[in-house]
Amino acid sequence: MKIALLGYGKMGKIIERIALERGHEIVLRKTSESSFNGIEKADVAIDFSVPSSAVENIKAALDAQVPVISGTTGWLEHYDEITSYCNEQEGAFLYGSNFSLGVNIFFKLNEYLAKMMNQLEQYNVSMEEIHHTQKLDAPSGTAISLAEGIIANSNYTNWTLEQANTQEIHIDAKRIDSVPGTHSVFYDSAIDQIEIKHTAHSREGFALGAVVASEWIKDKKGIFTMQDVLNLNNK
Ligand SMILES: NC(=O)C1=CN([C@@H]2O[C@H](COP(=O)(O)OP(=O)(O)OC[C@H]3O[C@@H](n4cnc5c(N)ncnc54)[C@H](OP(=O)(O)O)[C@@H]3O)[C@@H](O)[C@H]2O)C=CC1
Ligand SMILES: O=C(O)C1=N[C@H](C(=O)O)C[C@H](O)C1
Repeated sequence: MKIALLGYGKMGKIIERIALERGHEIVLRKTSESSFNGIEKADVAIDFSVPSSAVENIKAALDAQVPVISGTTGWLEHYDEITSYCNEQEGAFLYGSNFSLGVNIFFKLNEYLAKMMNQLEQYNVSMEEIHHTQKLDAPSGTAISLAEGIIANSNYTNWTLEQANTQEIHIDAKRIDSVPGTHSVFYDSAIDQIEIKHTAHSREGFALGAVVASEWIKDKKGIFTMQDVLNLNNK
C-alpha cells in the first residue's frame, strides 16, 4: 500500500517505521515546509500534524480521492465541516483521538462505568490527563473522548478545565517532561475513590493503530471511527 504521511514529526516517523515493517511504501512526507505534490499516488493518507493544519491536510487528501485517517487533536470544532466535505466528495475519513487498542478498550470500560455510577449520587466524577510539554492542545483529544463517553451515559452535561459545578466534569491537564499519554477517570465519594487509568509506555501503540486503521480504510467509503476498525461498536 502507498501511504502519504501528512505530518512527519514524532508520530509520523514511528508510523513510517511500522508501515515499512508491514510492507508498505511512503510516497509523501508532508511538513510545514513542503507541498502536497504526490498525494494523488497514495492509497491512503495519514494525518498526524498540528491543530492548525489538520483541516487543510484532510481536505487535500479528500480532493485527491485518497481515503484519510487523522490522529491530530485540537481541531474538532471543524469535525462536522470535514464529515460533510467527505460525504460530498464520496470519500473515506476516520478520526481517532487515540489509535491504541488499549485506549479503545478503555473507552468502552469508561462508558460502562459511567452508566453504572450514574445511579449513585454520592460519587462525583473528575479526570486527569498527563502529556509531554511539547503538546499544543489541552485537554487531550483522548480526555475529550472520555468526557463525551461519560456525558452520553450519565446526567453530566459538559467538561471544563476550570472549577466544575455539579453538572460538569473537571479535567486536570498536566504537562510533564516526556510523558507519552496517561489518562485517569476518578469517582470520589466521602468514603472512597474508584479510579480507572490508562498509561501509554511509548508512542508505539498509537502508531501501530494508525497503520492498522489505514490498512482497514483503504477500499472503503464513509465516515468511520477506531471502534469500527476494532469491531468494538456493539461490545
Ligand atoms: N490520535 C492519536 O493516537 C495520537 C494523536 N497525536 C496527535 O498527533 C499530532 C502530531 O503529534 P506529534 O507527531 O507528536 O507532533 P510533532 O510536533 O512531533 O509533529 C507535527 C508534525 O506536523 C508537521 N506540520 C506542521 N504544519 C504542517 C502542515 N501545514 N502540513 C503538514 N504537516 C505539518 C510538522 O512539520 P514541521 O516540523 O515542518 O513543523 C511536524 O512534522 C498532535 O495533534 C497529537 O496530539 C499524537 C499521538 C497519538
Ligand atoms: O499529543 C500527544 O502526544 C497525544 N495526543 C493524543 C491526545 O490528545 O489524546 C493521544 C495521545 O494521548 C498522545
